[in-house]
Amino acid sequence: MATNGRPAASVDPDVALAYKFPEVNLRAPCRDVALYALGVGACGADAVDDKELHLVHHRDGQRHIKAIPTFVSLFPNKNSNGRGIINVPGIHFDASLLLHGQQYIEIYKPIPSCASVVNKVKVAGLHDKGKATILEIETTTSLKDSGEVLCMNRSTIFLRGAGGFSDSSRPYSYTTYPANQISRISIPNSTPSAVYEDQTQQSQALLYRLSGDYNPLHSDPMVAQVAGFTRPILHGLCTLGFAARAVIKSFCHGDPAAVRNIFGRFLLHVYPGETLVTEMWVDGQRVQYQTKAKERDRAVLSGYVLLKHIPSSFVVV
Ligand SMILES: CCC/C=C/C(=O)SCCNC(=O)CCNC(=O)[C@H](O)C(C)(C)COP(=O)([O-])OP(=O)([O-])OC[C@H]1O[C@@H](n2cnc3c(N)ncnc32)[C@H](O)[C@@H]1OP(=O)([O-])[O-]
Repeated sequence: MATNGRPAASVDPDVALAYKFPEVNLRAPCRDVALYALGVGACGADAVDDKELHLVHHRDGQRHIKAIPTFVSLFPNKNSNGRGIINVPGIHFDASLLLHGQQYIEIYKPIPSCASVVNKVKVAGLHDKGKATILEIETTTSLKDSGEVLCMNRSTIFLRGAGGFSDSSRPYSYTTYPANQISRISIPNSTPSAVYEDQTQQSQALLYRLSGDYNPLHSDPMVAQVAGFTRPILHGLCTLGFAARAVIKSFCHGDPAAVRNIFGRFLLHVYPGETLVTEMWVDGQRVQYQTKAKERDRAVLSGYVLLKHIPSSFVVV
């Protein structure tokens, strides 16, 4: 049944948690790696940027384009055989109200620029927040030939209007991972170790969607309005890619292989064309960051990137 013209939402946790996702095979050709890099702004300000050209172009002697680590965040797009990451029996919601809440990525092996991979998928979390349901989907991706585990993505989906399925005095909450694995980010009051500013293009979401997320929220003005926005908004994972690039340029001399884990919480939508300012603070091996939409002076994303090592010039002794 529909309410106010919107599809009715319902959540049955037992059905959702019992669901066994099919394994998904996918191929990621080299072209996808370069297209993704352009979609998250690589070389957007300088077509010969020496810290980024290797992300989109085979230089002399370089056999492969190097993948930005957040490239692996595309792998879950193919879950449910292309019917979307959030296609889970027992969870019915108004798709126009869905927002991406968080993304957590662990990278275990160097990311090949061309690969055949296999996704194993499970529900890693389900929470009743009253006004919303939060669904966490974990996708573990292995190389098809060797079976080696390459990476894990945990995607947190915020389903507005789909909460209230449990007793409000004891709201339902389920997770399969340790509570301390994703820590809340408290942004330091101190001066950032580095600040990186980047201009998104008006066409940024139209370019990014070619990497495989065709949700019309990011391209269709009518769909965006129904969802409560004045115009199409940027994919959360596109903003995360901009933040990851800021860290890699500022702390890794442009080497994307230096990244182990990435976490981001999407705090506010971004409109294509806005300027993203990423402030970064070194905390041990972690770089904490906060990205702001400069024109609105609002934080849109915060999180951290765990690096293999921090350049000595940034180590506090
Ligand atoms: C996946 C493929 C589709 C992709 C689509 C996109 O890219 S869309 C574009 C990209 N995405 C966007 O543009 C989304 C940008 N973000 C937003 O618009 C808002 O942050 C919001 C609507 C997600 C939540 O705002 P609000 O005012 O309604 O929330 P509140 O402060 O009242 O908290 C209620 C509860 O929820 C918790 N919680 C809160 N936030 C998050 C979160 N992000 N994440 C997880 N959890 C979150 C919070 O801790 C609290 O729980 P507690 O502590 O009580 O147990």
